[in-house]
Formats: sequence, structure tokens, C-alpha cells
Amino acid sequence: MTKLQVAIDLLTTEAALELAGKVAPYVDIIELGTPLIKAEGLSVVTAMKAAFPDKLVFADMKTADTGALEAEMAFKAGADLVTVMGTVDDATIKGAIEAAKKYDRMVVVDTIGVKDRVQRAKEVTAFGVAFVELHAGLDEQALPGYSVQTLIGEGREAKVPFSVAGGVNIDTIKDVVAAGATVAVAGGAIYGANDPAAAAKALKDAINTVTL
Ligand SMILES: O=C([C@H](O)CO)[C@H](O)[C@H](O)COP(=O)(O)O
Repeated sequence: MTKLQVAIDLLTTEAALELAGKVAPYVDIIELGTPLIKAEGLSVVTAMKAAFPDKLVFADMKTADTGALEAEMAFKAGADLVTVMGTVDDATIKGAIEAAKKYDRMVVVDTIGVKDRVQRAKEVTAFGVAFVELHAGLDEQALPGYSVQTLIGEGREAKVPFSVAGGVNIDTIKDVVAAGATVAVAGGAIYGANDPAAAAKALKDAINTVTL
């Protein structure tokens, strides 16, 4: 069953905890977005794990260097999963994976900026990442002609465990699930909704209706 991950791109711990409180019954993974971690530091990870110990907490570190060090910092703070950029040297990704083994946690590779996402997804999966995030960031989503369907098609092609992030919403989440995604990520579709709990529930219900 595809997991639902809420990406919290808010800027304070207080707002993040409040949103998580509303949507936790419907999500499997709570992601602390990169801007949130930069604004609040890793204390937001600790606060979220303390408040929701039964949820997987995803620290979107977007690490580009010192993979082992940054992953260890996030794991010590309480993260279950951390991200490392797919564009960086293999040694950075492998360093984060070594830290994950030490703490019995997981590494996700983020493919923002990767030219050939399918090829890179296969390469990093062989290193031992939990899954590959096929991701168009908020800036790429704003470009004319952007479609999340490109990422969904790449997931089908890559045949490795993957998530899709990049404007997933109620109109597209079933396609993400049907493609075989391990995780569907939804940020704006949840935190930008008038009723985030209802939006998260609708996304979870949509996941549950897809029969593979
Ligand atoms: O990771 C993200 C982005 O780089 C800013 O941190 C988003 O959380 C990710 O794109 C998912 O959010 P939506 O695209 O709003 O669903």
C-alpha cells in the first residue's frame, strides 16, 4: 500500500505541530521541509518526533556534502528518514547510508536537478537507499508546462522503490499509486487547503480506492 507523506513547508515549529495535529490520523510520514529546518533548526525534528512517536519523521535535509555528518545529526535529533541530493558525489550518499545503518534509520535520495532521473534512481538504489524521491521542487513546478505526470512515468520506468513529490493533489494521487509508488508526497495540497484534515483524509481515501 502506498504511504501518504505530508510535506510541511511552513516556517515555524508551532505551525508545523498544529498542522501535524490535524492531519496525523491520515498520514504515514510527516516531512519537515527544508525551509522549516533552516528556519528552526533540528529542534523541529525533535519536537515532531516527541509529539508523534508513532509516525515516521522525514527530515528533508537535502544534504549536498558531509553525508554521514548531516545524516547523523538528523538521526540524533529523532529523524527516521533523511534526504540527500542525487546530484552530488556518490560518496556523500554512501556516507549517509553508513550513518543510517548505525542508527537503524533510512536515507532517501532527492532527484531535484538530476538530468536522467531513471538512471540515477537505479544507481543509488543499488547503494541501499530506502527509496528514491522523484521530485520537482517548488521552483520547477512554477515553470510553464510542468506536469507531475513526467515524474509518475519515470517511476513506472525505473522499477525501483520511489516516491513522487511535486504538486501531487487529489486529481493526480491515484496515478501516483497506480504507478506503484512506495510513497505519495503532498505538501501544498494539504497545508494550503482550507481544511487540511479533510484534504489529507481525501488523499488517503483516494490511495485506498486504487486496486493494483
Ligand atoms: O520538498 C519540497 C520542496 O523542495 C520544498 O521543501 C516540497 O515539500 C515537495 O515539493 C512537496 O510539496 P508540494 O510540491 O507542495 O506537494
